[in-house]
Amino acid sequence: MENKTTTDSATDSGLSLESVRESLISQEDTIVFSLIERAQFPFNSPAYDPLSSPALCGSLLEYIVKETEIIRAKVGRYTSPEEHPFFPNDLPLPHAPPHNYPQVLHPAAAFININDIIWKMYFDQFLPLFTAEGDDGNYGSTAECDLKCLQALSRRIHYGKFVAEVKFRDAAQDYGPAIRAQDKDTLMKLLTFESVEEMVKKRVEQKAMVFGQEVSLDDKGDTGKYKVDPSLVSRLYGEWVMPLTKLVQVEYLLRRLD
Ligand SMILES: C=C(O[C@@H]1C=C(C(=O)O)C=C[C@H]1O)C(=O)O
Repeated sequence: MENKTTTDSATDSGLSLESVRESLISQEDTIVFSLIERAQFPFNSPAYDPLSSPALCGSLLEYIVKETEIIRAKVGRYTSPEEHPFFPNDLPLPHAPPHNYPQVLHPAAAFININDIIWKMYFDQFLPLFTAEGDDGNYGSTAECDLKCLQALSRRIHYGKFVAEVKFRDAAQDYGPAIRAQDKDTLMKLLTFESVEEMVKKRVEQKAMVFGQEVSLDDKGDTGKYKVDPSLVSRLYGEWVMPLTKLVQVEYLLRRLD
């Protein structure tokens, strides 16, 4: 049974694989600049230690993220299908009237949130790689930068829902049997475009070089120094961002015919 979402061609809704890929390219800039901002501070481990104050549960980082998400929930940020909270439980309802976003995705999309995976990836694996060891006491600014990185990564990775919807609409006859069989491996093969992934890795590495290069006023030109190691940005996409984007696509497609 076709689901409640219209199955018109992607172009009828103005959505196409080209347009969603253009959005992903644009989001690369946000991610690279957020990493550059975070890299200005050392790791600053006290920002992640449990706070001593009983009134503030968790770490300073968790406190800033939770309180920020409460305000954002009140103004309706999470009614957008592109935004996902890291602490979704107990968020207040929007005070503002909800914006009528076009219903592009299948309703099941609302139940896909992998921010717990993104959080662990970012803090346990990636953050120690691209920040210098040390403590400069700027814990609040550090946490604010982390939040910007988390939010940009979450938006990019969950954009996989829109990519999956377009791919399904463009080739329902190919995806349908694998969805009905709940065949994750076949879905992963169908939605993977390795040539595109290679271009993404090269482009984000280039952006990290251009956006993050250390500028020197002498005539030596490119200093060869960067605020964030460009090869690390490429690795971030290759090892985490793109695989997690594909995970979101598979999770979405598995529910697409519900
Ligand atoms: C996002 C897409 O799906 C997959 C994931 C990609 C990514 O995360 O950048 C790129 C190509 C595909 O393997 C796409 O086809 O554009």
